[in-house]
Amino acid sequence: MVIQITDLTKAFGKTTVIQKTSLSIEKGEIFGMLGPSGAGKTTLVKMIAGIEKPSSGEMVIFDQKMPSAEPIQKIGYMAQTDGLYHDLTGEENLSFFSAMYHLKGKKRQERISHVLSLVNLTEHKRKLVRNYSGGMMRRLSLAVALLHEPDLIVLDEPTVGIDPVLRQSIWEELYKLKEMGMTILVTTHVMDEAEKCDRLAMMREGSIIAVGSPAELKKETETETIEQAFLHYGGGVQHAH
Ligand SMILES: Nc1ncnc2c1ncn2[C@@H]1O[C@H](COP(=O)(O)OP(=O)(O)OP(=O)(O)O)[C@@H](O)[C@H]1O
Repeated sequence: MVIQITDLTKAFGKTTVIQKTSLSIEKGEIFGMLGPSGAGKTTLVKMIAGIEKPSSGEMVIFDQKMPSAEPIQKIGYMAQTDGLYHDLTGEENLSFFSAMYHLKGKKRQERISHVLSLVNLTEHKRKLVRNYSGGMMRRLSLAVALLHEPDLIVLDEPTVGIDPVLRQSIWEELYKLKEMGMTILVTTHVMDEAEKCDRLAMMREGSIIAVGSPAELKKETETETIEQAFLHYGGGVQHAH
């Protein structure tokens, strides 16, 4: 098991945004967190990525009880808003973040070339990021999250605001990473993306209301689409933009 969460809660002041939540995620899964805006997806994945501290409950990642420094080094996190430097080139951004991960010399060069090719940005590496398209910026953010060879990658709405063709290319990257043995946790409120996950947690108002493969969730609710299944469980709906 890569992630094991038991009775986790999160409150900001008096408002509880994650109700007692338990969840297990296995190695090599593409696990999706689906839910309407404000359901708590970002808060939950931020706790897993070690960015937000739980209010109560237990979290074990790579067999280590959190908080702990060791599992954090095995996690790559891609936030909703990118942390890229727009006045630097793609390659310079990767160099900057490599230094943060303490990657040096030949290893640094190798990792930068590898992640650039993984996200198909090699031929654009010398362009300033401010001249990148939205999709290229998302792909560069993904490359940054992959630099230090994480075993778990946490992606918060990696394809938001991206056209269907580029969305498809990001999903192809994710499948490649899964093949390489990586565990992938991804948030989305786009139904057709949810279909692409091995398993899904449907979230609503700070709670997980159902967990299963897309096929299981549809079978259980006797529905034909994830959107209908979500409605069946009492979730809200948002359409792809
Ligand atoms: N730092 C914070 N302080 C106070 N409330 C917060 C904070 N961060 C998030 N919240 C609240 O927690 C709830 C869940 O927010 P969260 O961002 O986790 O939802 P989400 O499902 O990721 O939504 P979206 O799809 O819009 O990203 C919201 O009501 C939000 O206002």
